[in-house]
Amino acid sequence: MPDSVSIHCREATVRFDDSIDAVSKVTFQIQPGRRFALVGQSGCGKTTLLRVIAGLQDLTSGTLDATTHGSEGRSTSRPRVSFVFQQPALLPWRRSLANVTLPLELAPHHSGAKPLPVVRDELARQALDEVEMSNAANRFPFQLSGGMKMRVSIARALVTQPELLLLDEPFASLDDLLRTQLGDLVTALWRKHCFTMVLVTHNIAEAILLSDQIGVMHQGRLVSVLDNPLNHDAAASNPTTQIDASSANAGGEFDMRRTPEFGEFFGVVSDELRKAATT
Ligand SMILES: Nc1ncnc2c1ncn2[C@@H]1O[C@H](COP(=O)(O)OP(=O)(O)OP(=O)(O)O)[C@@H](O)[C@H]1O
Repeated sequence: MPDSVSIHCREATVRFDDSIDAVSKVTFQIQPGRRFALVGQSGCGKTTLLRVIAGLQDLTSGTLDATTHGSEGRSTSRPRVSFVFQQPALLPWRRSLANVTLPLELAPHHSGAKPLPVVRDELARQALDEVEMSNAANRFPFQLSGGMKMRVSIARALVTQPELLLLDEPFASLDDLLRTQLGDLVTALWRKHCFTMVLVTHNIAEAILLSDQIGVMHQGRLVSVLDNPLNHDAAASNPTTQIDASSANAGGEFDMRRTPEFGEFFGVVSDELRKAATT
């Protein structure tokens, strides 16, 4: 089983310019290998909290511990973290393969030593294969569609074998079909690699499909954490075992969105967001 990370956040506060509490006394836990989605209105502090989890933003007060759980026991050294952003941010002068090798050139590989160029290329090819982009390894970003660029960006995140994957509105600029396809891809990668995942999104359906728990934020506070009944304890198992699949198979293929459970939980999250905005 690959290593993964638990997060324990206690009373975390980030104050900017001595005035705004972008994150205010936030407390939550994420178990190893679980997926946590953060939803809430624009400006409520989601990205700031994600940056805290990534170790890119210091806390004004409170604590955040990331603990790696692996075959060699528990470790509190900083976990391997990868980010996927809304913009794929590929270097235009590099082909896909060279964009994916970039993190391996900049940081030591998890084994401790920086891999040789031939090893870097091989790891990047494997990552591109995992996102079904092997055929585009030699193309430049301008030769790729938006969805393809995002796949390369995901491959670049995967290549360092992250224990913690952070996604900030990754598919917000893509159309619905692409969103669905890439959401399914991220789910498949999570099942395979068992990394812990934190997703920031404005899209409730995406939060439900890609999480085990949903944290609702408002004005810097985490106002509630909802267990996702559709995905809870679903790690490495088929979602059809979690809920009644009969109503979701109309088109022949299982689609969680067609289940009554999905509609019901969508309503619960929407109500929670509405409640938060009016209190
Ligand atoms: N570096 C900064 N300096 C000062 N204020 C900041 C800084 N970064 C964020 N803020 C403020 O903190 C608050 C939370 O911002 P944040 O980007 O975390 O919200 P968000 O929920 O991710 O918003 P969106 O959904 O629009 O991306 C906002 O009021 C923002 O203006």
